[in-house]
Formats: sequence, structure tokens, C-alpha cells
Amino acid sequence: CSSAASSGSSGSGGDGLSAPAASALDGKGETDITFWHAMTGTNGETLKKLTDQFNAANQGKIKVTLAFKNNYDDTLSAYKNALKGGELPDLLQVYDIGTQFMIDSKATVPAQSFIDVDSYDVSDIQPNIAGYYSIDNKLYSMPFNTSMPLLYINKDAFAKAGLDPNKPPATLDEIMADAKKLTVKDAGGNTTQYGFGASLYGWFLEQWTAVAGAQYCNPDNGRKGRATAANFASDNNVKLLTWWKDMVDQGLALKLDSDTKNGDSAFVAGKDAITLESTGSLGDFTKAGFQVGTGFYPKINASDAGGPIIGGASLWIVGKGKDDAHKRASWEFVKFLESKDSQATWHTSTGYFPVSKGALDTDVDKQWVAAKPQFQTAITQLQNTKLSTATQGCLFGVMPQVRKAAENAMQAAVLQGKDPKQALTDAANSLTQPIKDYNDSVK
Ligand SMILES: O=P(O)(O)OC[C@H](O)CO
Repeated sequence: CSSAASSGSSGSGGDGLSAPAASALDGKGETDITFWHAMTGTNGETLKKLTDQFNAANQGKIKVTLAFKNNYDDTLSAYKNALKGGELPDLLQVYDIGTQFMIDSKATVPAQSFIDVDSYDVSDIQPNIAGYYSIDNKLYSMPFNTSMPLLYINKDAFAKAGLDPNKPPATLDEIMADAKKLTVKDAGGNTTQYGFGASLYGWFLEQWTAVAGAQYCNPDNGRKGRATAANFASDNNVKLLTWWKDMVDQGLALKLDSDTKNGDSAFVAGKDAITLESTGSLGDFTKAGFQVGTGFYPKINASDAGGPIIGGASLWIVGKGKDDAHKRASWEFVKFLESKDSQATWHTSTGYFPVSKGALDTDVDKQWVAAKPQFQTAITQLQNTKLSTATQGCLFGVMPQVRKAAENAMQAAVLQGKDPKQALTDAANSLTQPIKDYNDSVK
């Protein structure tokens, strides 16, 4: 495998997939581009606002049309189908775990190619954020909606339970102790509020692994060569799932599946008082009918010394079948979304990090964060996180399938009572062949 030999994962951009100069738009009239994305709610509304702003400023030159593709999984699936012969978009938003597949698809123009052609200054991009999307020091896509997971609390429920609403729990033990005070039953013995409730989302398992400073896959999270195995069945992960099952058995945790939409609705409806979610849900959560507090993503053990991984999604410019004007028009829009003013709007509306360091210095951002300190937690957590292969996260071409297998193990252990170590081991083993098949296919 040529690309695996050096880094395990970087492939070239493919023939002809290099960036055109700005002159590609000269004399072309209006270039229309289609952008596939997966943003809903407040996030979708904010993306539309920014896109309208760009289109108004580029009338007669570039027009961006947004095409909502439901969610991250569906957006990547639509792209995979289009690669087989359908119509590809000019630009698409791909979640973090699609990164390796996108590189391997060899149908996009690496962002680095545009950066080099324009001598575009990337020093304004947060290094941890650029680090996730960089393979062999080459940036393949431009980070856009960048997140980390947070712990969220219902501050009103904390106050009512006699807990300090300004002290979110930081470890599994602390969550359990707080959940005992936060769980409320009615006169009939039915639980009206669970202390804790989080989706059995694979992303959370990936995060706990990184927070413990461990690698989710070999070798060094696929950053030192193409990954061949997932390290699911660690002692920490077994401890985590054992704890989670115990929380459910004690009636302290709401039973949820892996769909974060269900976890979000439960928290907003007051069914649980502590949850886990992306920073990108903060904009929507602040519209709940109670005071929302944010805390760092919790640790399994107080001594865990790693940090969370960058999440969210990045922007990929399609080159396959596209002329220079379309590629260039996509890049112009990407640069607009990356700008500090766009990122200040994006951050303050949604809760996603500003990928631009400069955005944090804008008046609009400073005033917003001063008034709404919940927005500071994610920034501090990002700044505290040291870049390492653990915090860069794992790269697999079949990472969406890997996440699904982890979710199956989480559900089997927490909801169906399967032995956690067995559930995690079975899930990891179920991936051996699909990972091998994928790696063989890109050799
Ligand atoms: O909910 P988001 O956008 O922060 O994304 C979370 C994960 O990183 C998606 O893989």
C-alpha cells in the first residue's frame, strides 16, 4: 500500500485534482455551486444566514446553493453513491470520521493545494483543529464546524437538589454522586427526572479513550501507518460500561439509544439533569426552558491526563468532473466561511468553536462570551488539550462502521446486560475483516 508506507493514510489528491488560480473565475459570469451539508436547527439557520451574506456580496460572480442531506452519515453515503456515477456536489461537509475515506476517494482537491496556490495564511486556524485534518503535514479539508464534547447540566435542577450549579461533575464517581441527588420520583414511585442521561453514542467512547490518553486504534491511531484494529476492550472502556449499566440498574440514568437527537430531546424536556453532547448543541440547548451549564468532558478516572478529540465536520472541495471555475468558486466560499467574522457569527450562534483564533478577539465574540460563560468552557477545554496522536483521534477508512460497532457494544452492555468486556471484544473482532477488505481495496 503506497500511502500506508509512509503515513498509513495520506494519498495524493488524484490526477488533475490541483487548485486553480483566482483567475479561473475571470470572464465566467456567475458560477453556481452546490454545497451538501448536514446542519439542522439553529446551526442550519446560521449556515443559511452566512450563505445569503456571501451570495449577496458576490452577485453575478458566485452563487452557492445549499442542499441539506439530513445528517452526517447520509451526506457521506450520498457522496459515496455519487462517486459511482451520480452527480457530485461542488462542495460538501463531511464529519471528522469520514476524513480517511475522503482522502482515499481521490475525487477532491486537497485544501493544501489552494493554500499553496494562494499563499493562504493558515496561522489563524487553531493548531489542534488543523491537526485533526492534517496528514503528513498536509491539510486535506478546511475545518468549519468544529466541536468537542461537553458535559451539560440543568442548573435549575442542580440548585433544586441542593447542588452547586457552578460545579459540574468531573468524573464518573462525581456524576453518580450528583445523580443520586438529582433523580426525582413522583408519589407513585415513577421517575420524573433522572440524574444522568446520555446517548450511547460511539463518539463518546472515542472521546473517553482520548481523555484517558489512550489510542482508539493501532498504530498510534492510524497516524503512523494504516490502522488495522480497533482497541475497544480496554480496562477503561470496561470500567465505563460497567458504571453505565450500574447507573441504569440503580435507576439513576435514563435508558437511551445511540441517536443523539433522542438524547438532546430528553435533556431539553428535563427528563435528565446531566448529559453529554457536542459544543455544537449549545446554541439549541440555550433555548431550553432552564439555565444550562457546561463542564469539561468527564474523566473515567480522576487521574486521566489526556484530552478530548476535535469533532464536527470539515469542508471538502470536489475536483472530479469539475471545471476550474467551480473549484475556485468553492474555495472562495470556503475562505469566506473560515474568516474571523463568519466564525464569530458561527461560534456565538451555534456553540461550535471558531476555527479562527482571530474570531475570539472580535467585539461580537468577546461580548457574547462575557454575557454567556457557557460558551467559554469549550474554548478553555480546547486550549487545555495538548495535541497528540491520542487527541488527534483514530483514522480508519471504515470509521463510520467502526463507530456503529462500538455503539452496538455499548447498547449490548448497558441496555441488554451483556458482559462489557465480551461486548467490546466481539465488536472489535467483527471489524477485522471489513477493515482488512477496505485496506486491501486502497492498496
Ligand atoms: O455533533 P458534532 O457536529 O459536534 O459532531 C460530533 C462528531 O464529531 C461527529 O462525528
